[in-house]
Amino acid sequence: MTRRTPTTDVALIAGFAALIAVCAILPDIKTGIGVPYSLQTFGVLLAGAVLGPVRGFLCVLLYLVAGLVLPIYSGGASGISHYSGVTAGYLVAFPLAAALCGFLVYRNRQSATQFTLVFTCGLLSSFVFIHTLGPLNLAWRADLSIKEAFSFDAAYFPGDIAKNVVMALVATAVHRAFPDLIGRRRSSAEAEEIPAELS
Ligand SMILES: O=C(O)CCCC[C@@H]1SC[C@@H]2NC(=O)N[C@@H]21
Repeated sequence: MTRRTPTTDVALIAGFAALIAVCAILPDIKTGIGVPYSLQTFGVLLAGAVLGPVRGFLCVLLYLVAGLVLPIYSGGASGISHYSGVTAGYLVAFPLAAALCGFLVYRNRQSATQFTLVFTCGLLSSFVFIHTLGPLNLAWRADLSIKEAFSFDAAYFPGDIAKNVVMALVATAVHRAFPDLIGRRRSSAEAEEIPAELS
């Protein structure tokens, strides 16, 4: 049995914020308009799905705040000036998407080991926040029409869906291995596999 303490919460929040930073600074693919293909959405939605709405939101907020001084935005960028750029809408959307994803997964905690549930929660959160605020800001900053910005943003759908598949695979594996993280009761099959006192 793993007991939840403020220390474990802080460690998880910091650990996942670091994971998002790694996803951001791994070589990204530049595009003409300045919004790169990046792995950040994987880390952001994973933080929400694994940590839940509050810790997920705080984790992504910590990442964004750390990026004001550390080069951990996409492509190794940093600083407040990044928020007047073409990717600012995506950054602002990240903590909201993590919170929504976490809210939906934690609300259905007994099914948190099911791929379809976590995948759907991730995709929904991504489309509600990331693929709305992202292109809206893009239209503003790159002087595009709303229609142009949304069609430009659609180029990221295949990659983001693929990252969401991996996110759901990882999150369900984590919830299977650590049911206490989300406060999930073990199914009878799981309980037979691993006696609770050994887990
Ligand atoms: O400047 C940043 O650090 C944010 C980059 C945001 C990139 C967005 S996230 C959604 C979409 N999918 C991608 O792979 N890239 C864009």
